[in-house]
Amino acid sequence: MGDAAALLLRAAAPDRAHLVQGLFWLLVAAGLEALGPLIAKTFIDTFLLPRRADLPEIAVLLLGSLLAGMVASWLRYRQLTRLAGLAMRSVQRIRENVYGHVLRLPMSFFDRAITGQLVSRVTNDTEAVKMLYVQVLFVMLDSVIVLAGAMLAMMWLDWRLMLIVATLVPAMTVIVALYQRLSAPAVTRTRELRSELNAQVAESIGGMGVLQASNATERFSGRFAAINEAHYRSRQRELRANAWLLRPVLDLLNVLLLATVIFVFSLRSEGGVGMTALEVGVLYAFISYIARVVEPLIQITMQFAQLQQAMVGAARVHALLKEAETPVAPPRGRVTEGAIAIEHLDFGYLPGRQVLHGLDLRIAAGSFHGIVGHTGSGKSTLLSLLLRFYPAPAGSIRIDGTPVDAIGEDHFREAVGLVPQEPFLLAASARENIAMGRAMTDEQVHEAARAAHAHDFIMGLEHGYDTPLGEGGARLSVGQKQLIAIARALAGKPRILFLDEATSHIDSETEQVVQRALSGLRGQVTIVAIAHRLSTIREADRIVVLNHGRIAERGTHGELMAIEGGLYQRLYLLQQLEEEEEEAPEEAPE
Ligand SMILES: Nc1ncnc2c1ncn2[C@@H]1O[C@H](COP(=O)(O)OP(=O)(O)OP(=O)(O)O)[C@@H](O)[C@H]1O
Repeated sequence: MGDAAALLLRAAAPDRAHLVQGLFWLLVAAGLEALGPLIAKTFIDTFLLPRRADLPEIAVLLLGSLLAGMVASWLRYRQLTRLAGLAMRSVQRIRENVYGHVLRLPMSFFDRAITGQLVSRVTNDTEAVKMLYVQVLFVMLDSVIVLAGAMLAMMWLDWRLMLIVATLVPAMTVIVALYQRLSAPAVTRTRELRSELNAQVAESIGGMGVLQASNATERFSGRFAAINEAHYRSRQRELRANAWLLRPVLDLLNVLLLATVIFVFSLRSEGGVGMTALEVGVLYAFISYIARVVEPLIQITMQFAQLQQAMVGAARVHALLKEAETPVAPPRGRVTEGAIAIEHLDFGYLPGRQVLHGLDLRIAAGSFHGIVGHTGSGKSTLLSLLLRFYPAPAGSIRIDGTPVDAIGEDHFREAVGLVPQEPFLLAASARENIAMGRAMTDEQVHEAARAAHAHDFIMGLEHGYDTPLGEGGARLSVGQKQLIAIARALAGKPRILFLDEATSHIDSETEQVVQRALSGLRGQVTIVAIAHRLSTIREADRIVVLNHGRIAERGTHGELMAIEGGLYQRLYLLQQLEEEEEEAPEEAPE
């Protein structure tokens, strides 16, 4: 609750002055509205019962009542729409904050995060916060103000009777507390289940090919239906608490209260003092005020159901916002040449489970280094550290003499390019996919595409660089996607280019294109390529062989092949054998 309130207050802070103004005018409106029954009471007591027909005075009274009502309605309408506008602006800020925050979270967060659930937080949960603002808080606020106005007017008329009516407030508090206790677990569970639904949809769409190929669609439908059913049941539980507790109980209280007030009046008249003219007016005013008190109370309690949901949503958003962002390095050093020095690098993702053990490696500026090794030997981990996706121990990685964590973020990302294993393409044109939002001329985009040997095939597409590539680049072959990813990395004119198994999914012909592209960059850009396919890095200046997180061998292809029984030699021969088998399956013995 406190967290959610803090989140809302922070988001509303820039509009504080407007909010205070809005509240002031709402108070004025409530005051004017509270005048209605008072005017009616004056009319009954002064003119109706004594049968005084003072027309000008009556006209003034009626006109005053009409005017007060109209001004109050106008003020309320104006202020509520204005406050709703401010509320939506606050939610807009929250959503932008959450998205921006997610973009700055360290990669270790995404090891744990589930995409669909995360999307649910950025969209559904912030939507719930909007509900909190727009519907709940303002309806509640308005109701509280109207309630306070009516209470004050009643106190002025007859404070003892007012106290009877005021018993409604603690009664309502008890009901709401009971409701909260009963429904809170269901509300939290509903939101969790909703985010699970999102997660499953996102996951299934992402892996549709595998899902259909492994004939898992039925099973997935079944799983989805089970979560959906649980969601329905959880919602039912919420609604039941709502249906039983809120409105009916309050309606009952309303009737009881009216009966009590009328009973007290009858007691007074039976007590010898006949019901005076004054009391009839007061009775009328009280009956109107009771209706005015009950309605906001009903509104407030009804809103509690929504409030509950919104608070849970806000707490989830708040928890996400509390995740620590990647620390931003003070921009001290710069990448100038692109020389990398790794010294005594130890690293593990989890305490007590070391993945890299005391690596020492110098990569000269402009050189081409290949990194190979068995699955799980730590290649991707090394790359993640070089890319600052995870923090390396202080001083263990330096670029051009500067510790890697001391280089300013923007400069670092400009100077370092990455071609990932799975090319990530946007549902946009080839040009947009290469430029990635950077301000680039056509010539710069073409130049990068030429360097990546992607220009020719892009020109062959229907609309050249303007051809939409479909979601995830669905209209391209894997090799073509990879060439676009290389062009994108080169377009930033990096000093260092990292390739993470960029050739493992492409055919030999495209691989040769990639090899030519890499050769063309020799001497200009430092290249570090993890390669499963050894032919990609055959021409590298140096190949580093990792084994269980340690450097086992290093040297050129020729040098490593010369180590009899060496790890590289064995990997290479094994791969050659596999390739030969793949090329000649028909020669298999019958
Ligand atoms: N995000 C992570 N959290 C925890 N442990 C991890 C994480 N990523 C990798 N590991 C562990 O670190 C070790 C090295 O993994 P890494 O991915 O670096 O190997 P790799 O040589 O790149 O393997 P591959 O060729 O299969 O990609 C493995 O034991 C792996 O289980």
